[in-house]
Amino acid sequence: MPSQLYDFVVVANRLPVDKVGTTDDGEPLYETSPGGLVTALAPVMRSQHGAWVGWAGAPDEAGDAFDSDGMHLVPVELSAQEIEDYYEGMANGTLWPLFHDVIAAPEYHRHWWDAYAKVNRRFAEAAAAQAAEGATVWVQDYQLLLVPMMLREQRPDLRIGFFNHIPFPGYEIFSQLPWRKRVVEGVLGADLVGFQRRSDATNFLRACRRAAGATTRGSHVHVGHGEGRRTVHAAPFPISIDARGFEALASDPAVIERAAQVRTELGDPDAILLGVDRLDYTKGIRHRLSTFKELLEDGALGDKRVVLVQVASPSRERVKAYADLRDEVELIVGRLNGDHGTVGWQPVHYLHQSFPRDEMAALYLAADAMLVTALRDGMNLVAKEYVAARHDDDGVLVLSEFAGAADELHQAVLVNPHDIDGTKGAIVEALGMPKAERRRRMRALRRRVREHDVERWARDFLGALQDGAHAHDEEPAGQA
Ligand SMILES: O=P(O)(O)OC[C@H]1O[C@H](O[C@H]2O[C@H](CO)[C@@H](O)[C@H](O)[C@H]2O)[C@H](O)[C@@H](O)[C@@H]1O
Ligand SMILES: O=c1ccn([C@@H]2O[C@H](COP(=O)(O)OP(=O)(O)O)[C@@H](O)[C@H]2O)c(=O)[nH]1
Repeated sequence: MPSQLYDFVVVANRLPVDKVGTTDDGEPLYETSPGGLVTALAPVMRSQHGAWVGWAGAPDEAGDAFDSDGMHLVPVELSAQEIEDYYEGMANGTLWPLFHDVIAAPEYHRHWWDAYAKVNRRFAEAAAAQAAEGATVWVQDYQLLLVPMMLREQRPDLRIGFFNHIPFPGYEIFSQLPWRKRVVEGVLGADLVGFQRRSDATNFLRACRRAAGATTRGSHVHVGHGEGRRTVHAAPFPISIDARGFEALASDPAVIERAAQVRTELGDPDAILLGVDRLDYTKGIRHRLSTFKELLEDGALGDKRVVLVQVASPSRERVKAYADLRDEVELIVGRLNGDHGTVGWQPVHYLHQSFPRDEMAALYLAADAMLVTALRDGMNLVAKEYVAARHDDDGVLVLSEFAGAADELHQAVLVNPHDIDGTKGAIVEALGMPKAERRRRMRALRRRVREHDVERWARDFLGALQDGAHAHDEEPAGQA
């Protein structure tokens, strides 16, 4: 039994830090974990003084709870085999591609599912052990779809929220999942289920009717019978960033100076295009490179010297689709630079690395246009960070309509990344956009991100959870 119980507990697959080794003195060495979930939740957790239950990113790391950067962190142990079957297998070989519209083929393996259910139970037990009577527990993302119901069975006193960071697919796709009923029932253990986009919530409500035979009315799902009858609310709560914090970071003179230095180091090009993604097939990196290659070959950029800086941070490297993607991307980059570079000049600067936040801010400030061309993406916080960083009201965001951010960032140049000609046109438009137009759009984008920051996201979600999951708005009763 832990010495202290918490009124607020977050449960996520990852802790905000990964254990990457030990110092010479035998002290554990931590690094910030990758991805937008951690970026978004860390500031929320610092302000809530709760406990964060998650995996420390390495095999067989049990360890005691510890405090880091104002957060109380509770590690959940995963064996090497569990990482293979639960994280790399069921989470990232089945659910991730399935929920991202089968961009890669999902695999269905019963032993992956068994490991997933077993690990979800461990997370539920760890969270239950931290939660005080009547506490709020906020479960995060597709790795833990069964945790809400497992928690409710153990601790009916808790108020349980679930937030899905990735898209929820249409039923025609979701219904492929052999365990679709158990997944829907698992999520329905929550009182409130949050999604990035309205369409995700609508798809989930349909899955509740079709896979679990539940009745829905507007955004409410009725579950259980008799005294066990409950109502679950499913609604959009688009996630965001610490916009003011990011703007302050980008306003730091050292960051501004670094942005200028980046430009010089790149050979003072006429324009810098920037892509920042985990190296993931959902992010449309191959499509982006093909588009840029055609622009160079067509001469559509005129005599402008344009470079593309592509940060592709390492991700899920032991999953085959990710290892294959790396090979493909690196082949394309090598060919492109080979065909179009000159001595001392490379059109693509490819960085297979993870950068700290200040370097990210400097890159955003240096980029004339930010290319977010995901084929499917829950939100894409990079798009919001670019906007928040541009205190100079300059720069153009080229944004895929398939990223959740497109529902909010209307003044971006929106593209369908599958449409290579359309995306080429959008990049040419971005690079030729008059300054007044760039300024008008960026100011509107910045206002949106500042007013809808991560604090508001958490406040809206947790407020709705406390209010008994009342509806934001009502839709007509749904039919299966
Ligand atoms: O933990 P990993 O397997 O290394 O992956 C990193 C995270 O990737 C995904 O991020 C999502 O959440 C973001 C914030 O809501 C959102 O902007 C983005 O569109 C999503 O893809 C994943 O959902 C997280 O669970 C991972 O931690
Ligand atoms: O080298 C890098 C690459 C990315 N990021 C951060 O990783 C997050 C990516 O979140 P996003 O929602 O765009 O995508 P995800 O990786 O979660 O799918 C953003 O906060 C980026 O600033 C970073 O800190 N360093």
